[in-house]
Amino acid sequence: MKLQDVGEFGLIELLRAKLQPVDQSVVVGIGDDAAVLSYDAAMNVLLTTDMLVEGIHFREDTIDFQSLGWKSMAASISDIAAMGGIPKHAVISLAIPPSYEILKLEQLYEGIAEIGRLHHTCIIGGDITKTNGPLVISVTLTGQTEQGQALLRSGAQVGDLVFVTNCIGGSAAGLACLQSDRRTLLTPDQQIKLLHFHQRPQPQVQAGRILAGSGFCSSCNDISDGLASELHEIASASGVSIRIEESRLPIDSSVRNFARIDGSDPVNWALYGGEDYQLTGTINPLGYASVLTEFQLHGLEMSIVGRVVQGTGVLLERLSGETIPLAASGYNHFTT
Ligand SMILES: Nc1ncnc2c1ncn2[C@@H]1O[C@H](COP(=O)(O)OP(=O)(O)O)[C@@H](O)[C@H]1O
Ligand SMILES: Cc1ncc(C[n+]2csc(CCOP(=O)(O)OP(=O)(O)O)c2C)c(N)n1
Ligand SMILES: [Mg+2]
Ligand SMILES: [Mg+2]
Ligand SMILES: [Mg+2]
Repeated sequence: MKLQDVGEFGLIELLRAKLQPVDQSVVVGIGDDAAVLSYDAAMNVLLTTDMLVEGIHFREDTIDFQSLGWKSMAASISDIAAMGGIPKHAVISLAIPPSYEILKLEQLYEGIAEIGRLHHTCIIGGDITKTNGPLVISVTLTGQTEQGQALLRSGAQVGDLVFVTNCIGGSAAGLACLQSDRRTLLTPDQQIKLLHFHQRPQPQVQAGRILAGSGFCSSCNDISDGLASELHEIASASGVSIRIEESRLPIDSSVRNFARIDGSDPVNWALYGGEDYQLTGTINPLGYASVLTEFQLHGLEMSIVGRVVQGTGVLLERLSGETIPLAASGYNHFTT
């Protein structure tokens, strides 16, 4: 079956069939001119949008379509997590080359539904257009957080600790692994672990909720462009300087192992790779122990990688003890 046979409305029905029923917060979902939603008056509404473009964010040889659906939603859920929010309602727009196989789009929606189910996020509409260019996926997502509790980039204070959740550098390592002949030197389990980092990122909603609820998290950002770039955003929004230590960067042993095989620097992946969708930010030292305990109760990890100091910019203390300015580089659409 081709797109020409089912047409735009037939495709919408095929994709809709992959989604689960919505919850009672959706008064009107897919099928009218706009969705009608019901929000809690005690909460602030969050709104975020991100686009994924074939050739830029993915290629058919770097990701399968179900994982692509997962990752497209994960990127937006991660933005809500970085604000300390709960993801709620998504609209998904697709620009599709007319030759695209319907099966791939259905698999895309299976991945969207899979992560949506995990985070109780309802898909309530979208848009479809034909394009002469590559496949484009746009996800717009709402979320909610208690009034006044959203985590911002701008609150870091001198003396705060700088945290990173779980591990970083895995997505870049996974992409390098996919593109390297040397991946056969890894065990199948190690390969799967690295591919998972790249293809199935886990947005840190629970971590964001714990941080927002603690009252001690002074700033937060999700890691889409790389730790260096995200820390520069926090430093500049907060009017402070951040100092981190290379020895404290949480890098998984599978990432270090593949870096050795590949002749790459795992620290570069961690600092500049991006797409880890972990959280980084700052926390008042008084709240650190209690937040760490709550993280551990939920099977989450948090590393302290540095401190907020007076000044501007971001500094890196290398393993040698030398301290250097950390470049603001990372993934940048027009310079990468
Ligand atoms: N085309 C645009 N028009 C208006 N605002 C934009 C546009 N593109 C990005 N932004 C805004 O700029 C900020 C930084 O964007 P981005 O780096 O994509 O954030 P993130 O890494 O969290 O996805 C966000 O607040 C985003 O909403
Ligand atoms: C084929 C391929 N090449 C390169 C990358 C790496 N990559 C593409 S976009 C990107 C950064 C994240 O995307 P962006 O649109 O900047 O997300 P945002 O910061 O808006 O959340 C990275 C690391 C990839 N995922 N796939
Ligand atoms: Mg964005
Ligand atoms: Mg973000
Ligand atoms: Mg970006």
